[in-house]
Amino acid sequence: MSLLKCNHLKKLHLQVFLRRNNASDVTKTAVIPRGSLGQAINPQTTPFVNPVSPTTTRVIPPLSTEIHKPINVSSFDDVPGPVSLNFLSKIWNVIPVIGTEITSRMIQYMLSAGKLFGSQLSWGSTWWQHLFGKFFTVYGPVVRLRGPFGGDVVLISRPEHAKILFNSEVAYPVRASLDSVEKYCMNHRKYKQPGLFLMSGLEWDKLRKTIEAPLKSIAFNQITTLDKISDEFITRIIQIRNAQEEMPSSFKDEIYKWTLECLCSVTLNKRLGFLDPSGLSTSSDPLRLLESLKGATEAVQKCEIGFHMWKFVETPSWKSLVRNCDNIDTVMHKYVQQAHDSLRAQKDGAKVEKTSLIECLLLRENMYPEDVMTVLLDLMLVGVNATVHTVAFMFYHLAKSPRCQQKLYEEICEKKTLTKDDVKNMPYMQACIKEVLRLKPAIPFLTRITNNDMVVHNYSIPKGTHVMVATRISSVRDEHFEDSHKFMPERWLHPELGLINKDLKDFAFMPYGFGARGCIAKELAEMQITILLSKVLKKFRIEYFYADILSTQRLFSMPDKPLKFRFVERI
Ligand code: HEM
Repeated sequence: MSLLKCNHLKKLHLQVFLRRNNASDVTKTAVIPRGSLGQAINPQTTPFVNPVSPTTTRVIPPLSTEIHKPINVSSFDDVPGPVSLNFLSKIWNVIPVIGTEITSRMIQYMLSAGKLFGSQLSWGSTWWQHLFGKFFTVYGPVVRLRGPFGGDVVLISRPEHAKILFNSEVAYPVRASLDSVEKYCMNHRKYKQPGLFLMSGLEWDKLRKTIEAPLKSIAFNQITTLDKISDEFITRIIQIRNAQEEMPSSFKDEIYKWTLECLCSVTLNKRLGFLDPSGLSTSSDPLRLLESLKGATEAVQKCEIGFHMWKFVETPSWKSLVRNCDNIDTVMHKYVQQAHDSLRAQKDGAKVEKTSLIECLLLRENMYPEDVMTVLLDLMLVGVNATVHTVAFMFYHLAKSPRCQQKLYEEICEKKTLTKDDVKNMPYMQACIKEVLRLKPAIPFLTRITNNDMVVHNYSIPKGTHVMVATRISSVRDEHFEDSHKFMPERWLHPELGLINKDLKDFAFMPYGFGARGCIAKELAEMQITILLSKVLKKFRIEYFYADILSTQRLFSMPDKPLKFRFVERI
C-alpha cells in the first residue's frame, strides 16, 4: 500500500478509534494522525493547556487516562452541517477511504457547482467566502462537513472558538496536508521529507528550528541587497509603464520577480537577475523559475480541489505539477549543489562562513541537497505567493485611498536610508500592512488536525479532527472591527501615542497563523514589504481607476484582476 494511503488510513482509524472508545485512553491515542515522518507525541512530555477559557462555565477536565465527558456537552455527532452531505457520506461510506484532507475540497467543489444552495449563492471568485458565510448563518458557528470519503471537517470562524483550538495546541501542531505536493516529494522524487509546510512531529520541529533563526538574521544582514532589489523594481516600473504611466496587465509578474529575487538573495545569497532591465531571455534560470512557480501553483490548486483523480491516474493537472516542480528542482538544485561543494571545500580550511539559508541547512547533520530542495519548494509555493498577494493589495488599497497613501508617504519621508531599526519603527507602515492583511489575507483559512479532545461551542470535538478556521470571515466582521470592510490603517494605531494597538489582533485576525506552526518568515516578509513600499512611494504616487480588485481566496490567493496601477512620478 502506498505511503499516502497508509497515512490516510491511519488518520481514519484514529478517528473511528476515538469515537468508538470515547477517547478514553490517552496513551493509546497519542499518535499524530498524519505523516509518515511525524513522530508520535509523547503525552508525558506534551504540555497540557486547558482548552476551555477560564471564564467559560463549561469545564472540561485536563487530559488524563480517564476522560470524563462534561454534562450537557453535545456529542460530535450532534454538530450540525449540511444534510445533503450527510446523505452523501452514507452513500460514499461503502467506498474505501481516500483521505480527510480532500473531503473539504471535495465538498467545496460540489458546492461550487451550486448543488447545495443553487441560485441563492453567487459563485464568483470569492464563492467559498459566501459559501462558508452561508454555512455559519444556516448551521451556527460550528459546522460539520461530513466527508463523502469518510473524513469529516469541522468549520469554525469565531475568535473564541479559534482560541480554544489554538490554545490546546501541543508541541507539534499538525496542519492538513497538501496531498499532491506530498505525493510529488515522497513518491515522485523519493525525498526523505515533504518539506516544512507539510511535515509534522519531531522532524518538523527540528527542521523548523534550523530554518527560523538563520532566516531572520540573514534577512536583516541583507537589508542593503533588498534595498537594491527594490531600486531595480522601480527601474522596471519606469521601463514597462505606458504613456499614461500605467502598468501592463502582466504587472503581477514583476511583483513575482521582485519577490523571487529577494527570496533567492536570502536563501542562496545569489542575485539571479529576475529584474534585469533588458528583460529575461527565454532560456534563463529566472524566467524558468518564474514560469514554473506560477505553473506549479496553478497545478497544486487544481489537484487539491475536487476529486483527487490524480491519485489513481496521471491527470493533466498532476502532469503539470510534476513538470513545473521538476523545473524548479532542476534550477535550484544547481545552486544548492554549488553551495554544498563550496562548503565541503571550506570545511577542510578555515572557519565556515554561513551567508545563506541553504548553507545553514547543509551544515546540519543528515541534511543533503535533496532535503534542502523540499524546503526551497515550500518557501516558494507558500512564501512567494503570499508575499506577491500582499504587495499587490498594498498597492491597490493605497491607490484607492489617497489620504492613507499621503500619510504613509510623509512617514517614509522622515527616514533617509532605511536601517534595521527604521524598518521596525514605522507605525503607519505597520498599520497599513496589518490592514491589508486583515482585508486581504493571503491565506484566508487555517487548518489543524486536533491534538486533543476539546469542547467548542458546547460540542465535543474529538482528537484527530480536521478543523478549518475561516480567519478571513472573522477579520471582516463589524463586531470585531468597526466598519470592517473599510481600509482604515488608523484602527491599528493608538490615538495619541501612534503605537500599534496589539489588543485588536487576538484570534479575530491571524494573517500569519498561530503559534509554533505560524508563518516562519513574518519578519522577513514585513521587512521586504516595508523596504519596497518606502522606495516606491518616495518615487511615485500610485493610482488605480478600474473595477475593484478582489482576492481569489483560494489555497494560494491572488488578485482576481490585472493590476493596472498608474505610477505617477512625484515632482
Ligand atoms: C505577507 C506574507 C506572508 C503571509 C501573509 C504568510 C502567511 C502564512 C500563514 C497563514 C501560514 C500558515 C500558518 C498556520 O498554519 O498557523 C504560513 C506558514 C508558512 N509560511 Fe508564510 N506567509 C508570508 C510570507 C512567507 C514567506 C516570505 C516565507 C518564506 C520565505 C513563508 C514561509 C512559510 C512557511 C515555510 C510556512 C510553514 C511553517 C510551518 O508549518 O512550520 N511565508 N504563512
